[in-house]
Amino acid sequence: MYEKITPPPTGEKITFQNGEPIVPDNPIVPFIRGDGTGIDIWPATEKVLDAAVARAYNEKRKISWFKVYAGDEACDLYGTYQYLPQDTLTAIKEYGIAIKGPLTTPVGGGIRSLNVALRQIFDLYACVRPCRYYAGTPSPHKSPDKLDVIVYRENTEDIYLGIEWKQGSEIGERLISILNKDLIPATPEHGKKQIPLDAGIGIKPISRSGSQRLVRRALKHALQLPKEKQQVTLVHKGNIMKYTEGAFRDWGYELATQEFRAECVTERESWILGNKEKNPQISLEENARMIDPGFDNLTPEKKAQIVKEVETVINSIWSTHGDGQWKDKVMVNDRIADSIFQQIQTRPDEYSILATMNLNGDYLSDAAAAIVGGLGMGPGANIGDSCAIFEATHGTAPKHAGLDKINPGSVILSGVMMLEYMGWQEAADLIKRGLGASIADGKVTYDLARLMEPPVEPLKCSEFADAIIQQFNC
Ligand SMILES: NC(=O)C1=CN([C@@H]2O[C@H](COP(=O)(O)OP(=O)(O)OC[C@H]3O[C@@H](n4cnc5c(N)ncnc54)[C@H](OP(=O)(O)O)[C@@H]3O)[C@@H](O)[C@H]2O)C=CC1
Ligand SMILES: O=C(O)CCC(=O)C(=O)O
Ligand SMILES: [Mg+2]
Repeated sequence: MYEKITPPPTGEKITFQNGEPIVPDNPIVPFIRGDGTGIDIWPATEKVLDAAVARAYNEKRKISWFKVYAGDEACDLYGTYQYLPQDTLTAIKEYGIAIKGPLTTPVGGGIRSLNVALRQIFDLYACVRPCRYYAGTPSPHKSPDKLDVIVYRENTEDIYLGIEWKQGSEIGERLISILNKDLIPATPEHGKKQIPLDAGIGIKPISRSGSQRLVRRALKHALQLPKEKQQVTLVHKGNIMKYTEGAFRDWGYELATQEFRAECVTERESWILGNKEKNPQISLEENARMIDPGFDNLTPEKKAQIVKEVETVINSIWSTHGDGQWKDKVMVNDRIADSIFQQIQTRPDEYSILATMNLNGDYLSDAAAAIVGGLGMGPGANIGDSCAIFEATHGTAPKHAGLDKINPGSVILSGVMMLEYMGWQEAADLIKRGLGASIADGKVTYDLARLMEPPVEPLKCSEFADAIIQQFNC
């Protein structure tokens, strides 16, 4: 079955039922070490996860690690350009849950991202990246403790589908010519626009099905959170990209108000209901004027449309959501992408789950991780309906590779997410407590040490792992 790898002699497979993993006490879990600093981070992570599981379950549970290959290590074993061997794909498919270190992607030319390929091959459509603050972590931000968000990033489409043509390529030039001569002139809203003949071209597909399955997962997650965090914000640049990013917003609201009608309220609905609660006699038109500040300057058709919206909301959900009942529902709102970057800094405590398309989520998860202490503290999970791969938000950080220096925190915390996904909460909690206590003691790697006041002597990557494990006994 495998060409060059052998599964561990003991252990059982994780299976999936209705999208949920069924985990034996001794599961086999494939891992990819990763390129660059993967060589430092992975051993530290494995040590912490093993120690936590042994301690939490008195040796009754144990992960049997199955080493599989991708990136540079794969080429060393399987040969030139064998960056993602079939063995690795077979193992992840067979065992269902895997964890990985970062993999290199060259800029401009060369191979396309192996990280993105894994997400697409296994249809891991939700990239879940929590950004929360551990007490004592130094941060460039004044009140990092106020940020506690989870980026829910669509993980399979958008420009990451990688359908693009190089400037000057034959097909690229043909496509530009067809667009300029036929398709753009045939679309009145595009007027006389033309694409420069020396442009590269990329395609940005955003589908209704892809958007809605992501938002569905985000809403289900929101329902598990404490009441005050039950909110999903749809992040988009729909003012500019109306039929891709704008459609993502519209499909998100559509899904929320159709599939989660009893459990959710949209921000606009909450304004309409709130206006009527404050003034039970308010007319539909006055209510419409209050939710749309530019109402009086609108065309009669647009005004009628907003009045109709108010009427529909009152008629359809007043009995279930009115009189303040909406305050107990999941709030679904939306924010324009550039604005959310400043909002998570200026009003961090107003946000919870940020549902995004692929590119926005990529940017936003690095930015949010920076607020709570940097990329060394940014874990992540790629989740589908029958497979999950856990990995940090950051990349290979090549300048630090092999120095036993880098912060393993984000891959360790990705391991925590994996344990939680497996239902091994006790082991996950042990690590979170250990990591938090180590940081609070000032026992940290260089990235956090350099920001601490007064400065502290940094631990090595491996020493940080040991410091976390030592806390298990406290
Ligand atoms: N999922 C994946 O596997 C990903 C892979 N990549 C790939 O990684 C490669 C390198 O990307 P690059 O743009 O340099 O981004 P990286 O995220 O790898 O690193 C950028 C900088 O972030 C900081 N950083 C990253 N990881 C850590 C950590 N664990 N602890 C502390 N600080 C950290 C370091 O800053 P400083 O030096 O200031 O301390 C580092 O130099 C590229 O090929 C890229 O495509 C990128 C993202 C995700
Ligand atoms: O695949 C890559 O090289 C980069 C991916 C990335 O930045 C991410 O997933 O956050
Ligand atoms: Mg990224």
